[in-house]
Formats: sequence, C-alpha cells, structure tokens
Amino acid sequence: MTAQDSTVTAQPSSTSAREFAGQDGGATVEFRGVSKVYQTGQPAVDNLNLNIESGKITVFVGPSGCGKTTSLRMINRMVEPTSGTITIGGRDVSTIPAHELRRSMGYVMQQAGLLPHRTVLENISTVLRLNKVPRAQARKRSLELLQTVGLPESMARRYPNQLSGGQQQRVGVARALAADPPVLLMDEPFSAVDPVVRAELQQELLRLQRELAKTIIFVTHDIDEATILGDRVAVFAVGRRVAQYAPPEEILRAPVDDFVANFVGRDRGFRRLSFSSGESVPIHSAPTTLWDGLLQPDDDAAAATSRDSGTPGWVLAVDARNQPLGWLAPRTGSDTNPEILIPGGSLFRAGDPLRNALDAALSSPSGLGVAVDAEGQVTGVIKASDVLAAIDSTREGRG
Ligand SMILES: Nc1ncnc2c1ncn2[C@@H]1O[C@H](COP(=O)(O)OP(=O)(O)OP(=O)(O)O)[C@@H](O)[C@H]1O
Repeated sequence: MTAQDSTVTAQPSSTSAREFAGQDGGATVEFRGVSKVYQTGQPAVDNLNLNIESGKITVFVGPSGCGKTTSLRMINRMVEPTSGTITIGGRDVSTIPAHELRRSMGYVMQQAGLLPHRTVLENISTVLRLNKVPRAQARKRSLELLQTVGLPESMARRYPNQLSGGQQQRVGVARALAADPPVLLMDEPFSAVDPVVRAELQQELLRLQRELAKTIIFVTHDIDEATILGDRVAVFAVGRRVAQYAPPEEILRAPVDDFVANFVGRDRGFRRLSFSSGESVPIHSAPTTLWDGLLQPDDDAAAATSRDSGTPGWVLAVDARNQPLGWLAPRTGSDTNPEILIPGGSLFRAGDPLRNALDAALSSPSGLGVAVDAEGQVTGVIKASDVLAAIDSTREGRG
C-alpha cells in the first residue's frame, strides 16, 4: 500500500461518517462499562472501560477467547452489548441505525471476506454503491484506492480467487477505505498470510496511516504485531479483563503483572530496542568490491582494508548501484572456491531503531551489519559491540 494518493478526493458518502469525524478526520471511541453475555451464560466481555484516541492505531491483543473480537464487533453493532455504552465521536452507537453505522466504518477481517463472484473493482465499490454514489464516481474512487493499496489497475477486473492472499487483504483494506470512514476496524487482517507478506502489509498500513490518520482498532493474537502497529496496546487477559492499556514501549518495559510479562514473552528486552533510535551507532567504512560474478583485481585490497579495520577479512560484494549482494568469505590457502557469494543478513536502514542495528550485525555472516541509505545503497558497516555500547548509553540516559 502506498499513501501516494493524498490527492484522492475524500468522499464520505454517508452523513454519519462526517458526523463522527473529529477535526483530524478520525473519531474517539469510548467503552463505558460494556459487557456482553452470549446465550451460553458466560460473559465474553465484562465491564470494559476504554478510551480510544482519535487518529491513532489502538491494538487489542491477547490470547484466544478473551473477548477481543466481541469488543471490536460491538463498535459497529455487529454484536449488541448486553449492558454499557459505546460512543463514537461522543455519539452513543445504539442510537444510530446499525446498517448506517456499518456503512460508515471500514471493516477488514482475516480472510478479506471479498465477494467471490464480484470483481475486485465491484468489491471495492460495494459500500459506495450502497451509499448511492453514482457508478462512474464509485469506479473512479475505487481505481484510485487500488493504487493507494499498491495494486495495479489491471487487477480491477480480476476475481478474488485470481489474487494471492496478500493481494486479497490489500483489496479488503481498499474496500474498507472506500467511503473514507473515520474509523477502521481490523480483525486479524494479516494473520492468514505468510510472514514476509505480513511484515510488508504491516509496514504499508503504517505508511498509509501516516497520511490518513484514521482511528484504527486492530485485533491480533500476536504481541509483536501489536507493538509494531499500535500507538496504544490493550492487553486482554484471561478472565475478561484488560490487564494493561499503554503505549507498546511501556508494555515491553514495564508489564503490570505476570500475565502481561508472560504474554509479552522472554525476548521483550530485545523487542523493546524497536523504540530506541539507532542514530548513535557508528558506521564504519565497508570493505566492498564491485561484483560481476568474478573476483576483481582490487578484492585483495578490500580484504586488506577489512583486516586493517579489525574485521576478519570479509568483503562485501555490491552491484553497480552500490547495493549489497552478499559477502565473500576470507580467502585461505585451503579455500578453493572463493567466488561463492554468501547471502547477507538483515540490513540497517537509515532511521532504523537499535533492534534493526543489532539484528543486522548478528545476522550477518561476517559479523558486520550492512548499513544502507534510503535508496538501498551501502553507506558502511556496523559492529555488534558498537550497538551494545549504544544500548548501554541509552540505559544510562534513562537512569
Ligand atoms: N456468537 C457467540 N455465541 C456464543 N459465544 C460466543 C460467540 N462469540 C464468541 N463467543 C464466546 O465469547 C468469548 C470471547 O470470544 P471472542 O471471539 O470475542 O474472543 P477473542 O479474544 O476475539 O478470541 P480469538 O482470538 O480466538 O478470536 C469466547 O469464550 C467465545 O467462545
């Protein structure tokens, strides 16, 4: 998804969407003493009190069965609360006809939920057409939205089963954004796609949100996803209580109780590095060689540079644009095939946090993390020892 279409005309086609919207285009959502008891008799949600900020991403995270989806669905009245009040932009949702409410809120679920016999374009246009937006205008807006979520216009005529899982989710997001709703409800939207696509969709949702500033309420089981996406995270606990509601950095740094600490997991210290800037990590000059499949005459010089700078003779192969291709291992007498390129680790991009810096150093076969600029060009290498020193100084600064 890209947010490149900031020029796309926002066309809230229902009056409710406008009414909920605050000045920032989002809307606050408030739960006051909300409970839900299904026929089975056990409360699924018990006296929930929560203020959800406008224009931010709030994540409901927790183990299965603790009431996240029920809470989400009560916002657009897909599920009616047994007691309590939910307001959006100050309006009690129970006073708004359910069909009107649902059309004025985006809803994205796990399997995208696209209509299988309708084309991608028709799927995206559904709510616009229900809201009586003229066909040509709905079509134009839907094509713009396809671009917004990073899909080519040529996909407009395809049917959902002709798309990958990730592409279907993008269409699901486009459909949810069609009426420019102030509130977007997302129920485990990325959990059915593979980890690589999932990470991509997460980053693109963040990019999109920087432009659109919707009030997004996002349900997930995955604490990592919650801390990546959430401005605030509500940790739902067994026993139908919200154990902690705080910014993700605080949840990782100071879980309120054993439940949250266990749920957050043992590597929370490492994950918390996502919230510390990697700016102070020194970048050393990289021993590089232009790689065209053969060793170049200056490789020996590059290897010597790497040895001189305290690195063990590894040389980073780059292409003509100075983008990294992989590593060449140090040459020894017994090494008969030095031309083999060893895949690199993760990259440390300008602006990345300490977590990425440490991961780049630890995942690199050479022990040197590769630093790149916004264009993906190598700017140098980083060492794990420098990252650890930066972590130490962060701790001292806090103390
Ligand atoms: N339609 C329903 N009828 C009866 N009980 C329900 C219904 N929907 C959910 N429940 C029960 O309510 C409780 C909360 O379910 P809910 O789906 O809200 O939890 P969740 O945290 O979203 O779980 P998951 O992560 O597995 O989706 C569970 O015990 C569930 O069995």
